[in-house]
Order: sequence, then structure tokens, then C-alpha cells
Amino acid sequence: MTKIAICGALGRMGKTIAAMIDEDPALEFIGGVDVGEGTLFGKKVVSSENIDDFLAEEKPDVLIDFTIANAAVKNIRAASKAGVAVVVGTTGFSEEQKEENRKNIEGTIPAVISTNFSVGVNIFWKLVREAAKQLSDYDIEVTEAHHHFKKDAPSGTAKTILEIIKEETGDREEMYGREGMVGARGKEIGVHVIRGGDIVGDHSVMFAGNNEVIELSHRAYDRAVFAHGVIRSAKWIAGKEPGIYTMDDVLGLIR
Ligand SMILES: NC(=O)c1ccc[n+]([C@@H]2O[C@H](COP(=O)([O-])OP(=O)(O)OC[C@H]3O[C@@H](n4cnc5c(N)ncnc54)[C@H](O)[C@@H]3O)[C@@H](O)[C@H]2O)c1
Ligand SMILES: O=C(O)C1=N[C@H](C(=O)O)CCC1
Repeated sequence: MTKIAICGALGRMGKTIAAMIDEDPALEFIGGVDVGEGTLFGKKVVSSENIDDFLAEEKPDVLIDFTIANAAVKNIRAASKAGVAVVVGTTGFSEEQKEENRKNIEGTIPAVISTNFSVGVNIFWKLVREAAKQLSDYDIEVTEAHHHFKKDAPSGTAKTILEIIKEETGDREEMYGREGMVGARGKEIGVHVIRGGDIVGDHSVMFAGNNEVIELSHRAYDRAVFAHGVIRSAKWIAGKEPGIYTMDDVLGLIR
């Protein structure tokens, strides 16, 4: 049985993932870490300042992190010190934080990191790449919508979409919203962020040409779609060589 612990155990994603682990006969939920203490599925959730002791005592095979960027950096550092594999879904890392994570992971522990663990989004990214490659001279607008609690903007998924589009189209910069006398459109990628209600996660990319528009979109209706990908990643990463892996590796998709 693969022993799993969760950082951010008492959050929206933490609870969804723990419930799925609890139902899976191949996995054992051994507890977690959050800002305050608690219990979840009969297991201890300890305060984040005690993460080193928690990892040393409970010895999970995999630590799953769905917290917030500055906390995730510390949790990955603790997992690296303890030699525990990680699955990281937290978004909103700065370039410096990504670099620190890379240093803590490479050569030390295996990690799956993804801004979106839904299988559908991972296929959607492939479709966006192909459209951007073929329609590199079209006007491109990216829109994302999430629930009113979401802290980072644009979403990690939207940032991955922007990276993909830039890799395929070259010389483009983002423009966040537009207001006033903005003049004629240039080669920018328009980015639009919506926050409201309990929207789980919507992303769309519009390619507008003369006399035609192509729109690709993905809508998540339940956090279970992310949790399924996380569980699949946790099973896959246990026992792998140190290094940073993506959902392409987990799903066996061609990059
Ligand atoms: N990659 C994906 O597929 C995916 C899917 C959904 C959410 N996310 C990301 O996951 C993160 C969490 O999302 P959420 O909706 O569950 O948020 P949330 O606010 O409901 O949960 C985050 C939890 O982390 C806890 N936390 C904060 N600091 C901590 C620390 N130092 N140690 C341990 N726990 C700590 C909070 O108390 C909270 O319980 C966000 O960055 C979000 O963007 C990613
Ligand atoms: O609810 C969130 O927060 C989500 N975060 C990820 C992101 O930032 O892309 C994935 C979708 C849900």
C-alpha cells in the first residue's frame, strides 16, 4: 500500500483528495499538515510548523501539496530533507520560487508538478498547442474564470496556456484586460480573468481571424477531476528516480 500525506489537508482540494484516497484500496491516507491542527478520516492533521517531525514519524511514500505558493516551497524543502516523493498542484509560484523548488527536487526526490491535474485539461493544452502552431497569425484571447476564494491570478492553468501559445507563436506579450482609447490591436495575447461564486475552473482560448473564429474551451464541474489526476500521479511517482515529471509523463502523452 502506498502511504500518502497531504499538505493543505483541510482545504478544498485537500479534503477532496483525502476522500478519494480513503476509498482506494491501493492507498493509505496517513494524515496531513495544515495551518491549524485537526483530524480528517480519523487521521491527524498537524500544524505546518511541525512538518519535519510529522514526516520523520509518519514516513509517507508520497506528500501531496495543495496549499499556497510560499507554503508549498517550504513543504517541498521539508519533503526533500526527508526523502519523500511529492505531487504538487499549488499554483502562483514566482520564477524564484520555481527555481528554489527545482533545486530542492532535482537529484534528491521524484516530483510530479502540474498547474492542472485534470486529464481533460492536459488534452486541451495539446489542442491549444496545435491551434497556436497552425493559426500563429490570428488574434488570440485567453479567458479564465474561477470561484471567489481563488487567491492567484491569472490561474496556473492560464499561465501554462500562455507559455504554450508563446512557444508556438514567438513574439507575443500578454495584455491584461483593456480600457480606454486602446487603439488598434497589436500582436498581444489578451488575458481576461473572472472571479465569482463557486466556479470550479473554466478556461477558453479564442483564435480570431478574418471571417472566422475558433474557440477551444474546458470547463471543470467538480474538483474530483483534479483529484483523479492527483491520485494517478501519486501512484505513478512512488519509487521513481529523482527529478521533475509532468502529467505528460504520468499519462504517457507525447510532448
Ligand atoms: N493543479 C491543479 O489541478 C489544481 C486544482 C485545484 C487547485 N489548485 C491549486 O491548489 C491550491 C489550493 O487550492 P484550494 O482551492 O484547495 O485552496 P484552499 O484555500 O481551500 O486550501 C489551501 C489549504 O492550505 C492550507 N495552508 C496554507 N498554508 C499552509 C502551510 N504552510 N502548510 C500546510 N497547509 C497550509 C490552508 O489553511 C488551506 O486549508 C491553490 O494554489 C490552487 O490554485 C490546483
Ligand atoms: O481552484 C483553483 O484554485 C484552481 N486552480 C488551478 C489553477 O490555478 O489553474 C487549477 C484549476 C482550479
